[in-house]
Amino acid sequence: MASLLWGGDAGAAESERLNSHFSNLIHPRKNLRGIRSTTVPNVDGSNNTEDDDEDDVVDLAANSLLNKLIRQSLVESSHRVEVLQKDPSSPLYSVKTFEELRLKEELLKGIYAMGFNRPSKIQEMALPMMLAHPPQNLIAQSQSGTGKTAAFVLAMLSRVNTLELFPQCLCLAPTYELALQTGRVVERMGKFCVDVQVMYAIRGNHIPRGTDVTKQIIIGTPGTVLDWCFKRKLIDLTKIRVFVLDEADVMIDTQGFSDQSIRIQRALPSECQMLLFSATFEDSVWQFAERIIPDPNVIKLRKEELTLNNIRQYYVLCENRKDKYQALCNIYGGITIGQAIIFCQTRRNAKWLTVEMMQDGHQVSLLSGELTVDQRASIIQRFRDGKEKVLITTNVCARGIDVKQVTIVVNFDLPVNQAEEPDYETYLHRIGRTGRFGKKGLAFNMIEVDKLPLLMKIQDHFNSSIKQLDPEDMDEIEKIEY
Ligand SMILES: Nc1ncnc2c1ncn2[C@@H]1O[C@H](COP(=O)(O)OP(=O)(O)OP(=O)(O)O)[C@@H](O)[C@H]1O
Repeated sequence: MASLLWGGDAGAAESERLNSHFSNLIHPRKNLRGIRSTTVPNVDGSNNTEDDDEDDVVDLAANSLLNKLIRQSLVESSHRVEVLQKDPSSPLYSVKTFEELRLKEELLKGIYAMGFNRPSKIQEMALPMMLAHPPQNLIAQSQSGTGKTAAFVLAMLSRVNTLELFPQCLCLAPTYELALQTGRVVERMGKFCVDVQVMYAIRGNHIPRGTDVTKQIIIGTPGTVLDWCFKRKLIDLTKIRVFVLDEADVMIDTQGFSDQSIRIQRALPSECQMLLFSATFEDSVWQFAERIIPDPNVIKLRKEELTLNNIRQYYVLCENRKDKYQALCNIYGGITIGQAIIFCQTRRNAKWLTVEMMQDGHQVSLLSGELTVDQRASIIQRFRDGKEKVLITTNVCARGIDVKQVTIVVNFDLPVNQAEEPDYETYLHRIGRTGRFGKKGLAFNMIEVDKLPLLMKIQDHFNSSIKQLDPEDMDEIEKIEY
């Protein structure tokens, strides 16, 4: 019964296919910083990376890129945009249509060709400020997917003087891949602005010294931009009209980038428009923003709060990993399931569980930090398309990735921090839904007896009840409906 619900009676051939699919997914991740991936032999003969016993590190830049790759539409918010004006006495404009912005015809055409009908919530307030004369500086914070990139790309495209063939707009991004994503938006939105060109100041883009850079928009990472400006003299910063610092929260997370960005900013002319964007706004981001953006207007759009209100939570007491797996099978056998995400704390556990389930003929996929961002995006896409019913993952998937159709979340391991205390925030991110969009959901926690106090702490922390479930009591399990 369990295998039926989990994705069908996979025969030997199917099992082989899945196993080979699985082994294709396990290889050292490339392109991403911060992760060691030396292969070491395992006691059971399989290969694990050195990191297998460690928690998967959440890489902000990789997560941000992943979000961009899998995003399907604008993220809505029910909150009002908060605005803090540099000059509170000046009138505050907001626009409900793109026409009101009096954009160049070809730019408007580009926006409509992208399928945008009207400005997003943050764009309503940000665009009039960004396009004002004289130019105004802006610090804007809103969660990923709310339209910040589209807004500053529009500002850059509208300020380019196509008769002048030198860099006029400079955008700093934290990684090569994120710079390329922004460049794609410039290319799409500027499709009809035939005289505007974009160039990437990123590692590996070798431009001979003395080359005359004629492109008007430069997008790059701080280190390479610094090199192009000061060492190689390819960009004259005194001619820059718009300076954009994108993903400030990711930027300050990378060593050296804050200082490099500030060095670049200090060489810009005083009349240059300076814009900074961030998805989150901790004190450290704010301090950096204030150092780098003089006299800013500030726009903030609060994030929808996650809540556990719509989620029924259960726990199952288990003795060990095998026991947890058996309990999981019983639960799956007993209830009708849409799609499920199973969280493990370490890669080793996630791999083990994936292999167990595959050997039992279940159709599952594994998402963990050793995969490249492209691979992760394609796994999430397959899961969204319903090609797999179960996604097994580590903390890499806990945040930011919104898979709406998931009805069941299983904590195969409880999230804990390095002090072995409950990681409340991660628990909330794994299980919670936004109150406004949240459908009902079910969450199961597989708990080894010695971890029970941690679960009780979680229960107290959120002041929500987590009921015990007997995995042998099929009647009780079958009564769980959602
Ligand atoms: N006014 C709009 N109408 C419809 N879609 C929009 C609009 N503005 C942006 N989008 C689309 O919404 C998605 C999110 O926009 P955008 O990338 O600009 O958000 P963001 O806040 O910069 O997020 P991130 O930093 O993660 O890229 C994109 O697919 C973009 O094409």
